[in-house]
Amino acid sequence: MTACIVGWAHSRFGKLEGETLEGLITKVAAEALEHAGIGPQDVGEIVLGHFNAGFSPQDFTASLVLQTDDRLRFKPATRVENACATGSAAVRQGIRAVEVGAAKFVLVVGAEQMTTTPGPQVQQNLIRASYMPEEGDIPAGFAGQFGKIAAAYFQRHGDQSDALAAIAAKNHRNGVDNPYAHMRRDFGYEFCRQESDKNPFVAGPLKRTDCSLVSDGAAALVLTDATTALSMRRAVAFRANEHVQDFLPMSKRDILLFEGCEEAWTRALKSAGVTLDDLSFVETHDCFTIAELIEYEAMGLAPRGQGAKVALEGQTEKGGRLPVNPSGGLKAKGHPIGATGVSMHVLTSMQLTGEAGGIQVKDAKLGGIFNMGGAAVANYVSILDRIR
Ligand SMILES: CC(=O)SCCNC(=O)CCNC(=O)[C@H](O)C(C)(C)COP(=O)(O)OP(=O)(O)OC[C@H]1O[C@@H](n2cnc3c(N)ncnc32)[C@H](O)[C@@H]1OP(=O)(O)O
Repeated sequence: MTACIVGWAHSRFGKLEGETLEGLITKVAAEALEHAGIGPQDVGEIVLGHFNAGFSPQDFTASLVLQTDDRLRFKPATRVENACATGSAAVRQGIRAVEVGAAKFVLVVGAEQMTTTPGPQVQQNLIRASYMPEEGDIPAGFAGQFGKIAAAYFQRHGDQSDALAAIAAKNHRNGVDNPYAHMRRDFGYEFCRQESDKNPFVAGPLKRTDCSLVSDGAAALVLTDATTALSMRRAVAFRANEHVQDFLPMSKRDILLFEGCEEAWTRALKSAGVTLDDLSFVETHDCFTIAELIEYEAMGLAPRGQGAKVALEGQTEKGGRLPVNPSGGLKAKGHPIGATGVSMHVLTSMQLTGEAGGIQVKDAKLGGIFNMGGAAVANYVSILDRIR
């Protein structure tokens, strides 16, 4: 049974002063139900993606979704977590509930509140999603981890600073037109390329503009089966949804290959019966610019070691061969961990239904999504197709 997205909601991402985790969750949940044209009583299952790891004193958060409306009381609700791919883990859990016929309508919510946590503690919380015995002491948290990956990539394939700056500049430029984005500033290539007081090195060869943002935010969507979806206002179908989990320690893998990402894309394209060239755009996990560069290679846009060419030739710009991160990506849109994967599915659905406003990719027909937890540990690929 094919699962479909039939409604959604997205909060603004950023430093949301005066907002609470509970407020974010209940707001997007209510808006997604309204967008789908169903009531709380129609929901058969609830899945919440929430990473936490110390960002909120409140754990055990699935029941917070019930506070959206009294009619959600007694509905099955579960929180799922898979590091920075937590949102896609929640989406996949929801798809499963639809596929086995456990629920006609599933409400999937992703949320995180990160900016109330002081800087050094943010890094300590995030690094818990790495292999602690070997990687827990890396300075600068996940930026440190990806800084090591970038340095190793530079050693194997040469200095990639130009390509990383091109990726950062592209995503910041795209983010300007996204009303949900945390940062809507077009920094330009030169600013991203040059070290400066405003753009210092953070870890290894990665500067501040090579890093995703620390954000608050939430997104939600409603899933149902294809038959029901065809009778609703809008329907975006999962042509494919794949999950590939890899070993946690980086030492057990060639970390420059992102093999889990490659495997997830291979499986998804095969199961959808399409090639990369059939996709209109991709939302990919640019937690750091080096990740987007390696993902170009893992998804098959460039041979190994040649991802830079894709960036420098503008192939992934909005009007290019395959637009990547038209939303601005994690780089400009922001990265509230539990919300990110859900947000990617929401924004892709908006693109396919022509509801993406300023970030609309012209004639978008088929959208790809790659959401990643850790350094290519949790790998989720979805291929979405509008059917109504
Ligand atoms: C698999 C995964 O997904 S792992 C990814 C998990 N997420 C992360 O690791 C988050 C990575 N990012 C970060 O940790 C932080 O954004 C950092 C370390 C890069 C920067 O943080 P800080 O140095 O504390 O910056 P601070 O918050 O003080 O802001 C200073 C300025 O830089 C800007 N800024 C902060 N972060 C960024 C960023 N990532 N990109 C661009 N500008 C930024 C701020 O807006 C501010 O600008 P202003 O002076 O004009 O007001």
